[in-house]
Amino acid sequence: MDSSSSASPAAAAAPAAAATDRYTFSPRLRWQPEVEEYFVSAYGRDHFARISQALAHPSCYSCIRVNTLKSSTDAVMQKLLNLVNQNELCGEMNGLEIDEQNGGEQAHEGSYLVHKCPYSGLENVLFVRGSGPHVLHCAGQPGQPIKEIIVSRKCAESVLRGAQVYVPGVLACSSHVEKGDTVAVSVAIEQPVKDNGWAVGITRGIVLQGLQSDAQYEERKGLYIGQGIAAMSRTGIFRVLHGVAVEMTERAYKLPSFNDVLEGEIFLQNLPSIVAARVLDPQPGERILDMCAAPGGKTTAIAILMRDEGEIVALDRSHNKVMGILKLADEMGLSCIKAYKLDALKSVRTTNEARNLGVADNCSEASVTTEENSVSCHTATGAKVTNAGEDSSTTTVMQTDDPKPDAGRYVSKADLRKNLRRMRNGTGRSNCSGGRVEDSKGFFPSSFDRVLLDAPCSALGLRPRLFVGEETLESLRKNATYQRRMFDQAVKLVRPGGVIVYSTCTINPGENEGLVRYALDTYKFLSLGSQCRKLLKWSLYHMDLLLYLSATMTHAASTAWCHHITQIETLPQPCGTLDPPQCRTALPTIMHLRLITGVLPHQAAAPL
Ligand SMILES: C[S@@+](CC[C@H](N)C(=O)[O-])C[C@H]1O[C@@H](n2cnc3c(N)ncnc32)[C@H](O)[C@@H]1O
Repeated sequence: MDSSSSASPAAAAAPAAAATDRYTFSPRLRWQPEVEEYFVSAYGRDHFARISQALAHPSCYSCIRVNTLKSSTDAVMQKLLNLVNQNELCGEMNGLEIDEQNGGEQAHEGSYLVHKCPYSGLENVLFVRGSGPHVLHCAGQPGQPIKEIIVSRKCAESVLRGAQVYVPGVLACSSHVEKGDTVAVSVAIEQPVKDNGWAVGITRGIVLQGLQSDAQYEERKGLYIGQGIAAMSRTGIFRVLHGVAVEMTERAYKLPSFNDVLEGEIFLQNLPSIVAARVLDPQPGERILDMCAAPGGKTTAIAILMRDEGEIVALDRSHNKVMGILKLADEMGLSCIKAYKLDALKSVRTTNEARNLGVADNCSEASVTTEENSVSCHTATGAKVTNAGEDSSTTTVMQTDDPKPDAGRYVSKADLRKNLRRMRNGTGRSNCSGGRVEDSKGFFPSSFDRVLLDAPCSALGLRPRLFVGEETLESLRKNATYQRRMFDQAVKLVRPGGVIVYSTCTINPGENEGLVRYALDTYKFLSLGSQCRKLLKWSLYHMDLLLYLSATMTHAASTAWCHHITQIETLPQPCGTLDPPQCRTALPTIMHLRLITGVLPHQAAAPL
């Protein structure tokens, strides 16, 4: 495979001659026809075609947020440059193609690869440049078919972002693959099946012959993500539960891997997410609610903006994800974050009990302590989770003060299956299994100065995404309904004069502008607030292709009506329908709705 030729991201859209080759990466997203029509009517056919094309490719930049409480942007930049120069960041950055404008020689010094975000307000952001798509030329031994590995879609999406191929992601492999063999790596994408559904149609472990009779042979054309060296034999790959199966040597996209790099000092985060925290504009000493917080990217960004002074209540409904937030906060040395397990739909407390500080009666504060290379999560019940050493995710040990904690405990088949899955896949960074986190009973109205609602959504703005067929108009509608119910809670929890920021990572107008419409129609005391125009431009620029729309609300009585109002007012009526807006100028991949409240009705005062 020759990686010496590369194309610019823009070139990815062009039907290059190489796209006719089998070993290329030229994916096309397949939408449900009704969903495609809906987006086409929202964005226009050409624009949506470009969006769809871009979604299937990774961004050519990695964006890094520096933990300025632990280090400085300059110091981190220097460390990254050193790592680049020593090839520690990512061996595959070697031979990176640099466009002529910028001069290839700079790449070797790393100065072109790592650069500072040039905009005020985002001084703690660094960009690390990748490259692609690269043309792949795979060749086997003369007279022999190329040895191949097929990976799952999720695995491929990670590989496109710089990861290696791990055992659980491998679906199929050629016969006689031995450790050290060169293998071409392709991805199996769900295909339409008879009953209107989608299926991968590959049984894990099947043998590939390199023939047209192989599983998805035709469909995998144009879905080759690179080539690598098998780190174990075919037998090993399908016998063990975890570990690296293929070390990628050549990739369709070359992006640096930040695995275990400068832990606690940096956080890999998409620019719009960093902007979301900035738009919230948290101040030291304030009380902030992050309603859907895991894995904690925005929570930690907010904490750093507050210089770790004040309180951030971080909620998530998943126990393990809450453990992950605590672990991340500990890693970053942040103590103002209190994380609780709570369904955000029940976050408003309605009883007349003494004012709640967010801690359930039966639990005291959870603490996370780091001892050298180990992280321990303690809870009031005496449960302790210890993750020791590098392989912590698979060697989690749970201890408890109860001498016979599990005596007579029924373990369901579902639990057994879950544990097996965990053993196979590892727990992942945000998954700290075992231990207990605190539940919360919710919070009284007007408890927070600012609320971030980074809502669960259809995530149709996240890249790369190789399959979207599961989304239907019905599922998109359900998301919008769910988000509105959450928003209703957010409105009650923010204090008068406070701020709500709403964000998603989807291109679905029903979940973005539709929510804005709903907010303005339902809560007359809310209004769009001003927001730094520059922030929008920066995000637009760095999303590579996807445009970024941010709506900010301010108090109706304020003079600071912003330019977005007109745009918002062009939304269709009534709100809550999936009808696309007639007048659209931008594609939101993340939408921030910053609302500043007036006097809330539940405070029995007349709305302004
Ligand atoms: C978009 S992610 C949040 C990302 C996070 N804000 C960050 O920047 O790292 C949405 C999160 O909402 C959580 N979630 C979904 N439904 C929820 C609910 N009803 N209550 C609380 N959390 C919920 C999911 O577990 C998921 O972690």
